Amino acid sequence: MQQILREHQTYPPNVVASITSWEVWKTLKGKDLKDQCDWVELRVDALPAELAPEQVMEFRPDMPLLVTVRCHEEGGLRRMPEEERFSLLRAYMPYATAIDIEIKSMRHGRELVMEAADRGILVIGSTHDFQITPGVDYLREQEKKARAYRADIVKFAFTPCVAGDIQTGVQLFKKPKGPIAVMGMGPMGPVSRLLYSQLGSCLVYGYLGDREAAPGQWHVSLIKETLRNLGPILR
Ligand SMILES: O=C1C[C@@](O)(C(=O)O)C[C@@H](O)[C@@H]1O
Repeated sequence: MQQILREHQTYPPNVVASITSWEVWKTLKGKDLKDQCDWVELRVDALPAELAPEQVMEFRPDMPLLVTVRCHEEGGLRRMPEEERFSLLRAYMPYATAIDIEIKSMRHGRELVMEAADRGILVIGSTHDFQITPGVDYLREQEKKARAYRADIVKFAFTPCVAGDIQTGVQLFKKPKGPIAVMGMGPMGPVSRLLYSQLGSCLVYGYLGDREAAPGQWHVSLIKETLRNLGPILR
């Protein structure tokens, strides 16, 4: 299929399998999951707190690894002080291809971001809203802020409440300043993830196992297969 793409747009996106279950993670040891996904995201906030990174990494699949310690206000499963989240991210850095840090934490975490960049680790600056779709101007401001703090990829997750909210995400593809990942959550999550993938989102998140990491995710196998049968579209 012809790839009609603009700068910073790619097709197909990398399919990211979010893992929020220690039980599922333990089944992945050394597995090659390439026919299902391109990256695995380990949600460290979802793991039992007593586990050390070396223990966890014993089960690591043979895939690029995104490490996330999500803050509670943006969907994290454990409440912890920011310093603890940063030190966990730091402890997992030797294993990471990429790390995710909330845009609102990037100023405080700027040293961490620099450290990641020095190690050649990609930085995803992210923002999540589980209730609404913020306005496009606000989301663009967030992108600007994330880029100023050196995010390589800016990720927007929000909840479309009416069909028109999907258009807010579409607008983000107008001249982004670098790669973006855009996804809806909730009942319009699945359809939005397909559309934004076709518009050039560089990542699309889904789940492995039997538990969604966010409302509106697809199972990674299903989205990978579906995207194989589709192609890029113009905004
Ligand atoms: O931030 C994201 C995206 C996500 O919230 C989603 O909507 O698929 C799932 C999370 O695991 C991940 O950290």
